Amino acid sequence: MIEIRNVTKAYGDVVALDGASMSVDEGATVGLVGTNGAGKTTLFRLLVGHATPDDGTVRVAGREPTEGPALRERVGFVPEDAAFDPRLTGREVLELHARLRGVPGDDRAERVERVLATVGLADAADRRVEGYSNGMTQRLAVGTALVRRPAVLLLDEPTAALDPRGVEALHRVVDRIRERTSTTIVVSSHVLDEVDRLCERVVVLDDGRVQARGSVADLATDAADAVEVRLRPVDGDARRAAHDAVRDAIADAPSDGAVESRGCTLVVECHRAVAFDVVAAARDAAALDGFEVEEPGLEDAFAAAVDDAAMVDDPAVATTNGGDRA
Ligand SMILES: Nc1ncnc2c1ncn2[C@@H]1O[C@H](COP(=O)(O)OP(=O)(O)OP(=O)(O)O)[C@@H](O)[C@H]1O
Repeated sequence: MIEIRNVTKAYGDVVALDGASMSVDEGATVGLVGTNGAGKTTLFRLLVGHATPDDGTVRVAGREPTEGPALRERVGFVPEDAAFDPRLTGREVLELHARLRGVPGDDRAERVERVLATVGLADAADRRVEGYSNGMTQRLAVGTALVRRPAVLLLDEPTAALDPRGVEALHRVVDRIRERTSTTIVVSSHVLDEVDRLCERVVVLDDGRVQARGSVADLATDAADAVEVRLRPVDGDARRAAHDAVRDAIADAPSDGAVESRGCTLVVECHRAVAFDVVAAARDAAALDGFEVEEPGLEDAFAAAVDDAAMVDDPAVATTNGGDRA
């Protein structure tokens, strides 16, 4: 449904996308995760035909960004900060969008009614938008995208401005869309917990490049296996001795590890299976004031994915950087 190959996009000197590639199967719900400036919005602008790539190819539901309006017939884009004429009711907003999108008059009322139910606004349909909460406005925005029955729905940071109740209500809307339609959904977010709640798969974008992809469960499993060991050698000599010993201890570990000095502390990122060996090696080699072992959560898994460009096999979300499809 979505095929992006080796795409670059720059704004003057700023490279927003730098050889990104990914593909998404029909009906999948995929999280697009990235720090500020990672390139998420730029990617969405290409997917909805508001911009064209400088290089590489983008195909969405069989269309390309150069086809602008024809592409937008198939793609619904919900921006982070949608706003509507406050004097209209929710129903009037949806009817207007249905008319603008060419939904035939006979179908319009029923289509709008269904969408109101899907976005949880049936009871508020005849209230003016000026009285809507942020969460209701956001759900109405999703509704405006749904009236045209898009093949692909793009949600750009859909809960960024919402309180916890608004977040949960929006999440239920996404659940209903998944249950009732075969729409392919891409949700951009800073928050891995949200991606975990909504999506079975995730693409991690950083510096305009796809750094990791796979199931949220795989990323979480990676996180569960990773620990951070903090060693406090008694002095500089001890720190150097411990550093060398620890480096040797993690050299044969089942996954990559790293040793870093932070002030007087040695910080070791490693697989949990070698945490004991790391501490033992450091204590054999040097005097320590103490040590701690910490297990990172999902957010750290995301950060680790960005740092390490870790790749996880997943057939439904195939991504590469500047190379062939995985
Ligand atoms: N119109 C523009 N002109 C110049 N630079 C831009 C423009 N739009 C985006 N950029 C830059 O391109 C890079 C990617 O921006 P983009 O908005 O795609 O990232 P993002 O992941 O959506 O970030 P955020 O989460 O902050 O919205 C950033 O360095 C940004 O400053």
